[in-house]
Amino acid sequence: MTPALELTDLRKSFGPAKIIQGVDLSVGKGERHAIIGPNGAGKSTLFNLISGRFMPSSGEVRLGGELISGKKPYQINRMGLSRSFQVSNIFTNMTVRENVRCGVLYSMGYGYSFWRNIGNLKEVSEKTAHILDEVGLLEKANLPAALLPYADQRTLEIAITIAGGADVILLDEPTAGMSHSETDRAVALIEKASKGKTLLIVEHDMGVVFNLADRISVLVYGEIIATGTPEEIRGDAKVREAYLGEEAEDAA
Ligand SMILES: Nc1ncnc2c1ncn2[C@@H]1O[C@H](COP(=O)(O)OP(=O)(O)OP(=O)(O)O)[C@@H](O)[C@H]1O
Repeated sequence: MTPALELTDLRKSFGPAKIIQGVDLSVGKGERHAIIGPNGAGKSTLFNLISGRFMPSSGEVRLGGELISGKKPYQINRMGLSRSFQVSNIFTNMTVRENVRCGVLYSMGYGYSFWRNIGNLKEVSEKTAHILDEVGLLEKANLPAALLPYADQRTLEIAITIAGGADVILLDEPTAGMSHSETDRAVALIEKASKGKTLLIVEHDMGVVFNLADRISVLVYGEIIATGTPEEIRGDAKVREAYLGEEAEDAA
């Protein structure tokens, strides 16, 4: 079967610094795959290469078999890959509902056409309400996004990513800065919202990673040193030596 996402000998250098050094990765349709690794390993750079923000120095990225490396982020988005925005990129002067509606409109091919009388489009309103309900933000739908507590802003960010309707979703540290209970809620939301979709997630919280992921890849100095199930990764001597150590014990 064609993988949902496939990286082949992907490389990225900034000047003389080789940051991504020949990454091969195949993520199956419907798989939840986590990328872990120490600070500075190149995880964000990898996401930037996949989502089109950075051009690879060499190598290929394929989405559902189609070559996407070299394309612009919006083109890649249109082809079915959505990446979570940073919190600072949500529209803070709009309401929570309007933020999600933007994602829904975009997925339906309207683009960001704010001048339309979009409130009247029944299908848009229904989809928006469904997503708000799914992520538990329906009661706060009419609040300006700026007034949401931090964890809710992160949740909104995930909701917008999902609202885009993409089949492949990249989440960059979705639980960063959250408390234990907020993290638990976020994991439940991600599990629910990513059903039937392919998920690639960068996350530092090993509890989240070992709970959520079907498979894990470990990135160290721009190279994947191991890929496997949570069990395989937990038991991998190379991984323990290079990175996990006691964190894996804690998450067990
Ligand atoms: N645009 C850039 N120009 C030069 N160097 C860069 C650029 N972007 C990233 N780097 C370097 O690439 C290396 C990897 O950074 P990256 O942010 O991808 O790591 P990371 O694994 O996501 O780290 P963290 O876990 O701390 O977020 C770092 O040494 C960083 O300084």
